[in-house]
Amino acid sequence: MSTRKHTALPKAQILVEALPWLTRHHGKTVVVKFGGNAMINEELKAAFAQDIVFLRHAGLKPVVVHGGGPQISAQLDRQGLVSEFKAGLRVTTPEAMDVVRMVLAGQVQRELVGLLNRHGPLAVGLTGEDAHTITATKHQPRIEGELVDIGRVGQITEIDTGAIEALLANGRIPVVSSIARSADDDHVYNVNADTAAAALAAALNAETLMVLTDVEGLYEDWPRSDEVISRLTATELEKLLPDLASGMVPKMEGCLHAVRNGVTTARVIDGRVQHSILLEIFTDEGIGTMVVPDPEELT
Ligand SMILES: Nc1ncnc2c1ncn2[C@@H]1O[C@H](COP(=O)(O)OP(=O)(O)O)[C@@H](O)[C@H]1O
Ligand SMILES: CC(=O)N[C@@H](CCC(=O)OP(=O)(O)O)C(=O)O
Repeated sequence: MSTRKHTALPKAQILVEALPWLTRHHGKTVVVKFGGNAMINEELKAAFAQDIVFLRHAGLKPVVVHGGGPQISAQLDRQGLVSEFKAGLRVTTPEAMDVVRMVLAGQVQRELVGLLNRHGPLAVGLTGEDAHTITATKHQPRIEGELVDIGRVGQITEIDTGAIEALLANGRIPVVSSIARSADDDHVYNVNADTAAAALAAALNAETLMVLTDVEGLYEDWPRSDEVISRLTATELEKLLPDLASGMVPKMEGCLHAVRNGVTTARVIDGRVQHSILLEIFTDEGIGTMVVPDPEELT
């Protein structure tokens, strides 16, 4: 009996330590972006689902936005279609758009919904097309000053949070694929999942945007060093943006957009670490990079 008591004590301590965080985050919306590169094995995906369900049962309102870049590339390859990125975005022909939609909405989203729903009837999948959640126009980035055509890639113009808010009010966990519709409903657009997550976090007035990826956070002098920047303000981040490389650009631009539009913290964390979401939300030991608004934006 005494041994049993003794071994159970640390568990109780862990729960009690989480109490201030449980109080702080109760009722708050957290948008979590799960990237294709962090979905590397079954254990990690299952642990991700456990963390999200835990947040929901702890009284938070998690919204999942997922990527699937590597999965899309693999499918394009299988179908003999070329996979090319310009300005960090996939050049998306109409044929490639069919593949993007099939992989994101038909495979990756279904898998995440399935994993979450092992814990109860919680997750509901949707894409930005549903209930006009994400509307976009054609995005034409500039490369060396020239506008380039990268096909069906969307730039978000409007977010309608109605469907997501109704699901949250109903106790569900929305799982959103980063596909948008055009305002005239004539076609669909491929949107980078980091960008979609950040836009949703801002529109939902989320407390936190959490971006899971396959590195520890934002490295200070990548690829020369792997020193993680643990905390930076919006202005500090803005100064770093021009020097950032490919994959980090939409993540950090997204974090900046989020904290400049009402989100209290935007974090980039290592999705390869099991239960990284719980570590980040319920403990002192923030494990990745945290972006906060400038001090004057808080007043
Ligand atoms: N400053 C930086 N710090 C960390 N990673 C960086 C940085 N600049 C570029 N990267 C690259 O960005 C990648 C993450 O982006 P990406 O491959 O798009 O991931 P995801 O699929 O999770 O969205 C990292 O694996 C790394 O190679
Ligand atoms: C326009 C654009 O590049 N869209 C991305 C959408 C998926 C995504 O962003 O997935 P990750 O988060 O896993 O990178 C793509 O086609 O790969």
